[in-house]
Amino acid sequence: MTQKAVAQAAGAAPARTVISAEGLNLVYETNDGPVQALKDVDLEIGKGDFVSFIGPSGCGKTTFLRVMADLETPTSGTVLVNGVTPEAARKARAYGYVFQAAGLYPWRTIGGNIRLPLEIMGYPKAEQADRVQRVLELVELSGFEKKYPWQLSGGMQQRASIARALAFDADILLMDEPFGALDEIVRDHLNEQLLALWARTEKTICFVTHSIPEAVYLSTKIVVMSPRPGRITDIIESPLPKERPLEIRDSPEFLEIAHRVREGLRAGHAYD
Ligand SMILES: Nc1ncnc2c1ncn2[C@@H]1O[C@H](COP(=O)(O)OP(=O)(O)OP(=O)(O)O)[C@@H](O)[C@H]1O
Repeated sequence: MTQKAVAQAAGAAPARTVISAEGLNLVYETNDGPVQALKDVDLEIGKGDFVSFIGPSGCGKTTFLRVMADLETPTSGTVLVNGVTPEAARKARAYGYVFQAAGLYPWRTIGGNIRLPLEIMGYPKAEQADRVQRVLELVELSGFEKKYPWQLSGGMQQRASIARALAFDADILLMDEPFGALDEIVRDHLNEQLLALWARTEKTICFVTHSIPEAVYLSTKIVVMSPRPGRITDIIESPLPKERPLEIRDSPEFLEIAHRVREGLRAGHAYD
């Protein structure tokens, strides 16, 4: 019985599928020959899921996110985002994308950075201002609109870049290791804030990370990947409640999931 059929048999309402990948392969042609970045990837992501992708460097996490965002074209297989191709989803502004580095323009204020994509899209001035205020509030940066990126800490800059991705109010947020460069205390705080934002907005989030605790703390679903070729080795549905204080990381349930993720990573690791 498939996972979906089990959920239905148990009487649970099936979540609407927001992203689905079937038989996805992506091969990069390089000077050293072909590199299979994704092999036979099948995945379903439901509305409101928080999905983490975890795996060693080179296992295709970023590539998968880029395929969803229509920044890479798969060699074979299908991907649907909101039921349409990634290209159609991109044109419909179905997602916001947060990169590894905050990537804010230093010559623009925080407000100016968040407003930029709205300006390009031709939103009326008043609506631009409204949206900037709203997303600044969501990431707890109200009052920092007129500051320049260099006047903010690394964590605040990353929050500003999340705000920029939220400005379109897309239902899907694609986040490529957004907190990787931050120290652990700041990261903990941002993890808490991101969970609160997710709970408030009910967005579907795809989140790339190298950190097992981060993946387990944040996710409803953890996708474990392994490299050469990049493939999914385990998909873990988290039994943790939606409400998650940081202390949950000491609970037996949390440690059990972390253990399963670690086992999955170990099984897929070549140690070369
Ligand atoms: N544009 C490209 N051209 C050629 N090869 C690429 C390209 N982008 C990625 N690759 C290769 O594809 C594989 C998957 O890369 P990808 O960046 O998706 O992995 P990742 O899991 O996100 O890694 P990391 O954790 O280091 O960010 C790697 O072997 C990488 O070298």
